[in-house]
Amino acid sequence: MLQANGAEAEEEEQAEEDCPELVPIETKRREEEEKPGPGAKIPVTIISGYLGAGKTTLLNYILTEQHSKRIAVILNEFGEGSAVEKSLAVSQGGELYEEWLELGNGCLCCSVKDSGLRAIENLMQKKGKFDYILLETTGLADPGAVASMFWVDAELGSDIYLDGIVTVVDSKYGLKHLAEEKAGGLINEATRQVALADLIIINKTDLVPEEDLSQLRTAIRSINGLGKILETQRSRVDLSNVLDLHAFDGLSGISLQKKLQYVSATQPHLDQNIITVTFEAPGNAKEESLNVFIQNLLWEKNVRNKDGHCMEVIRLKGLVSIKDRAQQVIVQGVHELYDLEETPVSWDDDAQRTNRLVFIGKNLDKDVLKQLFMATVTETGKQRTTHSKEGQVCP
Ligand SMILES: Nc1nc2c(ncn2[C@@H]2O[C@H](COP(=O)(O)OP(=O)(O)OP(=O)(O)O)[C@@H](O)[C@H]2O)c(=O)[nH]1
Ligand SMILES: [Zn+2]
Repeated sequence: MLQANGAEAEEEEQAEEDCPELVPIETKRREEEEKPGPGAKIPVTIISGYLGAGKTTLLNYILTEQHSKRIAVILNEFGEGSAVEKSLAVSQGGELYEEWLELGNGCLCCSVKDSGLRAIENLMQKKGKFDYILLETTGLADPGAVASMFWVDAELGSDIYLDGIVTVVDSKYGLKHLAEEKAGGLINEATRQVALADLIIINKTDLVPEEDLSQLRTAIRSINGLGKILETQRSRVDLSNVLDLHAFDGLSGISLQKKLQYVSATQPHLDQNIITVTFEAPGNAKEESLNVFIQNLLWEKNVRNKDGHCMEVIRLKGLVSIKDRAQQVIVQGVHELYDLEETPVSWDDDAQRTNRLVFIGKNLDKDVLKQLFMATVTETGKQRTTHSKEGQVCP
């Protein structure tokens, strides 16, 4: 919780007064031309990446590049002291308007959620003055935790939607960060960030020879067989690769269908044992059974690989066929959260319906997953519906 004392409240008021007028005349005209409907949702792109990888450089680049968007930025940086100043800027056509928001100190693991939410709630009070949000997480953040808050907060969910997760990787230190071992065999931060990314930007390519770059590329691909990988200097990237990805909604159904056909299953690398697994399976799933399948993996975490190790899914994506539904359904999962959403794409009447699923995570075994999924779809296998965690949950 953020504790607002008198002084802070005053400062806030002051900041409010000092705040420059955010909507210049040209923008008003533009607003009148293409006013978004009252229910129009604002996309949020999460920019993650290890300390110093080039996240802020990417933000600044996006803000100064030519685009037709009014972008609001939330920086969620580590800082000194108990109250960290974080900036919020609204940019229009390359001009930068800035004001400062005081947020609770971001201990990432525990309070980033609150402070992040608070920042966005504050921002949403200025609704209508921007049409895109970029959120830079701190270098050690798990973007999954940040992504989750857009899903769990229904009120926020009616205003904004998660468009995509972009992870910036440092060419020089990326491999080292990815290989870092954590106590208790936990997945390190850099690997999580790569695993969850819809776009991975390998930045600072000026600092390393091609050979190193190629090693890093291989390591990244071994973790995430789904995300797009780009290489940059100073995070200069074509913005169409960063914005409006629709990586988490039904709109991505069409592109996902194509994309899933080219997803590469990957081999473990760097001992982190995080890989991408993908399979196809024919048939129609009962929605209930599909939920049980997903919940066993993401909630109960009681699905083991052949060596008896529990599977840990970080990211799940897929197109599935649900019984008696004409439309393809997209499955999206991040850590423990998931949802099923109908896409605008219909199944072919005559053709066999094929489910396609992609999992990114630890200790994954394609055969085991596919078997379990098939059992779900055909309902020949035993479904585990108990919620007993004893002796089954992985640490
Ligand atoms: N050589 C080189 N330096 C870069 C490049 N991109 C960014 N930098 C520098 O790397 C440093 C870190 O960049 P930032 O954009 O602040 O990185 P960040 O990920 O936001 O860092 P934190 O927020 O501290 O985690 C800055 O000094 C940048 O100028 C690049 O392509 N090549
Ligand atoms: Zn930064």
